Amino acid sequence: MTDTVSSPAPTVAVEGVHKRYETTDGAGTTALADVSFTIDPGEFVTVVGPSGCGKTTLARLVGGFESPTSGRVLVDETPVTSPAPDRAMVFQAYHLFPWLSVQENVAFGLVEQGVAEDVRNERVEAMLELVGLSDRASAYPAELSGGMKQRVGLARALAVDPGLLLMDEPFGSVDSQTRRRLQRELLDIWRTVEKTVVFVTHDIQEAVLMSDRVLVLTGTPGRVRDDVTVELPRPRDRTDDAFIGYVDTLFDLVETTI
Ligand SMILES: Nc1ncnc2c1ncn2[C@@H]1O[C@H](COP(=O)(O)OP(=O)(O)OP(=O)(O)O)[C@@H](O)[C@H]1O
Repeated sequence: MTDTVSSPAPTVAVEGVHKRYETTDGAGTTALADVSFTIDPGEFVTVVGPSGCGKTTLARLVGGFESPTSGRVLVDETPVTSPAPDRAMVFQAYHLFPWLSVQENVAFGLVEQGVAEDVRNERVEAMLELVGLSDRASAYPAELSGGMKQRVGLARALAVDPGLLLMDEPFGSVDSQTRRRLQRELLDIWRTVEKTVVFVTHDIQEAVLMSDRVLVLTGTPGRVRDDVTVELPRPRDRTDDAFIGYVDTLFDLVETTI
């Protein structure tokens, strides 16, 4: 049995990545073409772009759930070849284990890593407190609201203390009130625990609210159309003229990439 392993926030480098999927009709799809960018340790980078431009593919490549057809992805200068505990992914569709309670879901990665039970329990408790679900520890996913399920997914990802957090439309399945609350909570958590974040969203306002930088991908195949640094102090005000200016600029960029 071991203690938990804390991973420092890493650098990410995506170098000349092409990704081609074979399809059943034999035609194949090029999801990404010549994609290159770097992310500094602790940076919050959001990927936006039209539907099908390869946002999910890009997050999965950085996570090691897919391999590039050519080019490479480096995390702290080491090529990514498979998933690893220092990179955790949070999905839109929760992906919770329905037969496990909230605390068992959050503990899952720690059990896999062979973390000692007392350390594990302490960590799970801390994560549930962080996402405001201490009172639902013994509930099962079916008994939770969408927002609560999403917070369990976030707690599970954070429990293993990954340096890199990959979030694919994490708030896409919840109502707009809950979405706003989760956005605030994620920013609070990100300020508390230093992580490099790759965040995929369709929501331009969300991208401006959350990110240090926004990568805009073009339509299929996805290429990096622009890399916009959001130079606004946090917490950000959606009604602020400068905020609205960023939203308008990004809208125009996404619209002209379709
Ligand atoms: N496993 C797969 N096999 C074949 N083609 C795939 C596969 N996964 C994705 N694709 C194709 O790759 C392209 C990019 O898909 P991806 O899901 O990465 O885009 P996206 O930008 O995340 O889309 P959306 O915004 O609609 O979620 C699409 O044309 C999609 O059909």
